[in-house]
Amino acid sequence: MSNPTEQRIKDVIASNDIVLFMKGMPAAPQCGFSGAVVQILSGLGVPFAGVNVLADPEIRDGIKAFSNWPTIPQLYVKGEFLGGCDIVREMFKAGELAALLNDKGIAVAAV
Ligand SMILES: N[C@@H](CCC(=O)N[C@@H](CS)C(=O)NCC(=O)O)C(=O)O
Ligand code: FES
Repeated sequence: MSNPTEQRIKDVIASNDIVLFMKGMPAAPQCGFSGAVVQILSGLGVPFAGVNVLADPEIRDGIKAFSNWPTIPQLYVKGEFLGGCDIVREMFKAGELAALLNDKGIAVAAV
């Protein structure tokens, strides 16, 4: 895949340390799976860019192909695809998400 949609995906991932491809915006998620990841990131106190795939069908399809992952939400940290809601939840519970963010130089709020 090398097309304008892929380029837009690459640009947003390159321009933001944390990007959440989600349904709705962070202030108003439109699906519980996306909302759960927003809650986790907000709880960790890290800034992130939310990309609303419901507003952009090309990104909704394109991000699935780009990540080779069939569902939304999708979380990227410093260009690395972490996974969807289940993976993020498990990593958070295990303390692995905070550790990964710290490893990548992203300060996490004390919990
Ligand atoms: N188990 C998934 C839950 C997410 C999920 O099932 N997403 C569905 C419903 S929101 C999805 O993206 N379907 C394809 C689509 O709506 O484009 C995860 O860990 O992220
Ligand atoms: S929009 Fe229905 S499960 Fe996400």
